[in-house]
Amino acid sequence: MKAMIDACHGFFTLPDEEREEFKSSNDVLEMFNCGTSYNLDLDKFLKWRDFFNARVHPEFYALSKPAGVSEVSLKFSRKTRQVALEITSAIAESLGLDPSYIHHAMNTDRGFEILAANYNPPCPQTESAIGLPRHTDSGLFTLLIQNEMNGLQVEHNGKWATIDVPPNCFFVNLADQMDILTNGKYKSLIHRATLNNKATRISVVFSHGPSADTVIAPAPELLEKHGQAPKYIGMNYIEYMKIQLSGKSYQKSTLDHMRYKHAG
Ligand SMILES: O=C(O)CCC(=O)C(=O)O
Ligand SMILES: [Fe+2]
Repeated sequence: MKAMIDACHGFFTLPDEEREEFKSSNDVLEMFNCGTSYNLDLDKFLKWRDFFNARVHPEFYALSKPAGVSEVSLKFSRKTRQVALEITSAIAESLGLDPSYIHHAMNTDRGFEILAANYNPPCPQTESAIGLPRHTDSGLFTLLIQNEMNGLQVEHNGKWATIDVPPNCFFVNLADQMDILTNGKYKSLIHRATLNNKATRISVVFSHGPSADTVIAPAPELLEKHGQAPKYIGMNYIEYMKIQLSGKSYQKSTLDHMRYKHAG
């Protein structure tokens, strides 16, 4: 984990013109991208953040600078994927389903996985800027690690709670597709990243998702078992990510677009 954070630090401290090489369009299927904003076209207030992201599964892409970043990203992504697959089985079991249920339903053998990193230098005006505004993640869940600086906050009972993520630990953040699949039982977490004025914060996130072509809808087995009506319409994962990136759901959850009107 430390090697991954160090590699990210190396990337973010490269000269601007070297990082520019990895800049690409804001398209879901780009192999990688980097920049200084959350939604390049839609940002309305001061964001104090550099980022990069790379698709690491089913095909593996990585930044090629600085030296070693690609190897570290590959090792980190492989190992983190194993953890994600085990968590996926455990969630299925916790719902009374076969441990392989979610793997099959979400085609995780071809799961769409992204490795991303956020870099927030110390900020002189922490009240008027943000690392990342309020959002939910789009996959099944996200695994997050960080350097020694806290900054992640989750919305709980209408208030922001700061999350302490100790070194060498993953914070597991449930995301939209798990909410849809479980018909709201495993709720997608609303979160944001705040800034500090003392030291640089680096977070690395691994988004574990269904395959790009999977249509995700509430699991029929769960609806039947609990006698529930589906709360969400079904949608193909790539379409979902496009809505998320398009900014239609800016500062809101893309999930709201998927909710049946009758559903609570
Ligand atoms: O930096 C953080 O703690 C949050 C990052 C995050 O939410 C994201 O990249 O989606
Ligand atoms: Fe997030």
